[in-house]
Amino acid sequence: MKTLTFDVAVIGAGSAGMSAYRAVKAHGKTAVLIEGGPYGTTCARVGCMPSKLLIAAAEAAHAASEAPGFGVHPGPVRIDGKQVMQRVRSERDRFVGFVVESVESIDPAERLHGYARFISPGYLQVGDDTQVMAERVVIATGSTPQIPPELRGLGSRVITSDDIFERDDLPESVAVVGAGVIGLELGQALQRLGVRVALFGRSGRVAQLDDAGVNQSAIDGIGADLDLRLNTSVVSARVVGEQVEFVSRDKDGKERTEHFQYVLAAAGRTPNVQNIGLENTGLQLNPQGIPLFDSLTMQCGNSAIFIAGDADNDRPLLHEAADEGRIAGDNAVRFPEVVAGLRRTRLMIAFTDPQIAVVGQTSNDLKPRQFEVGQVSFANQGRSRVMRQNRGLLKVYGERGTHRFLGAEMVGPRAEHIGHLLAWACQSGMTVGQMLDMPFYHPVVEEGLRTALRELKENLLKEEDAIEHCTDCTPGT
Ligand SMILES: Cc1cc2nc3c(=O)[nH]c(=O)nc-3n(C[C@H](O)[C@H](O)[C@H](O)COP(=O)(O)OP(=O)(O)OC[C@H]3O[C@@H](n4cnc5c(N)ncnc54)[C@H](O)[C@@H]3O)c2cc1C
Ligand SMILES: NC(=O)c1ccc[n+]([C@@H]2O[C@H](COP(=O)([O-])OP(=O)(O)OC[C@H]3O[C@@H](n4cnc5c(N)ncnc54)[C@H](O)[C@@H]3O)[C@@H](O)[C@H]2O)c1
Repeated sequence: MKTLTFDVAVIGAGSAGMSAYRAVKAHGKTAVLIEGGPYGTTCARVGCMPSKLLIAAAEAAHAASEAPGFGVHPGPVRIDGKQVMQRVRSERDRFVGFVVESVESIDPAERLHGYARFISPGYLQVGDDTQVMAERVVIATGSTPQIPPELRGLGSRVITSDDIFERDDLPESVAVVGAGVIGLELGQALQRLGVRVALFGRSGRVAQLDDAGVNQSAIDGIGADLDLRLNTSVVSARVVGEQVEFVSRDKDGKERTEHFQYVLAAAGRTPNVQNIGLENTGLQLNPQGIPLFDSLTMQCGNSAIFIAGDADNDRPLLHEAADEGRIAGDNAVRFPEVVAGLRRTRLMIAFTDPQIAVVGQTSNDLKPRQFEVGQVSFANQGRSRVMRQNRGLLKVYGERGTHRFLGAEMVGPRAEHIGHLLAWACQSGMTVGQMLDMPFYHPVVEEGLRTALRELKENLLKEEDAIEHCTDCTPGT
């Protein structure tokens, strides 16, 4: 057994871990980056990038099928599944290659291959033959797709985002279980590429949207060409010959038996904190087994252990993993003098059609008397109609009294861009009035945003008149 000593040990060479490692090195300290699985990160290998490549192919197919609506007739669309998957993999490999290059540029003396687990707070076992002593440790172990118990007997007939991109060809049919972002993005893309898809969500919510109206608009928009079965549970699933016999039950209790080639489990991800010896750290854990941590410093309790990325299950997104990793690495060096790092305005985008964006605080985060709402439907929005993308709803939230812009939920065209605009306004602390003072070109989808902001401003002003004589909720409180 060899024992190696470093200032900081980082467990996991994903986006959070690499960012933590670089932050430690920027302070001139020694660090070790420990990886148990393949290099390349979840985002590049099996997450953000291959999923967006599959979606890009689906968008091309959909554009061709939509063209007749403009009087443009491209002829019958033929989808070559093997070619689609080949491009997904080769472009994916290119992205992964850049990440692997970056890992390989790290001094081999500071890279270890093997799974790490805590023996005690500053002491790790890596694989069978190495121990690492590091007073400060960053946990950046990511997460793993969850397979619901009712699907576990399906063997190779149940697939996840970890293996779908490795396929040579598109499947013939898939039952997607889970109406979160992964289920919606992959389910819609597969459907548009000619796969027979039915998507099962056990609740009536999609993509974790809070607002009932925006949620319904997402269901209507995405459900326009995707077979969405919400409020429907999986009763049983078993392999029969080359197919999965899939039994579901809808909200009225009606059972339905269907056959699919595969079941895609898109039922959430579990943080990789179960097998890393947290019981030997003395850290306090939450009911999911994740150490209690401060989301501004990433410090677990008062210890010299920090956590970042999907492992902490706070905001499991790429840019958040990178930010959290940087803060964790920086504070691991500064320990015990940790400082709050920059946490940006919340921004989530789903690359569905129509797209979904969630910015800042939403109705569930806010107290009822704290905010006003403005909204716009994209059904008759000029530019959206020009593009035949006139679907969706935007709700914007502003603070009573201060008129500060607080957040938004949107489903509709160009949400990936409007979401950024709104997140930047929110993080800058802009008021609704200041946002309306900004330029709006014509004709653009952002004119729809202006309509929603104007309504929000009116409501904020109306509310001010109404509360003139109210002593316990004066403006500014
Ligand atoms: C299909 C899909 C699509 C996505 N799309 C988007 C998107 O469009 N935009 C977006 O922002 N986010 C997206 N995400 C989320 C994003 O990919 C993740 O939030 C991000 O990759 C998390 O990074 P991480 O560093 O925490 O984890 P990872 O990149 O998974 O890194 C963790 C690493 O730790 C290693 N590890 C685990 N345990 C140990 C151990 N004991 N010892 C040593 N090493 C260990 C693992 O092997 C892994 O390499 C998507 C995710 C999926 C699955
Ligand atoms: N565009 C993006 O940014 C993007 C894309 C993909 C993934 N991601 C990240 O990956 C994370 C994981 O995505 P996800 O979609 O797997 O998780 P999720 O938690 O967002 O959604 C999982 C869904 O599955 C449902 N579910 C759970 N168990 C079920 C069961 N037994 N039967 C039926 N439904 C069940 C849940 O109710 C939930 O609606 C997301 O939270 C997101 O942060 C982001």
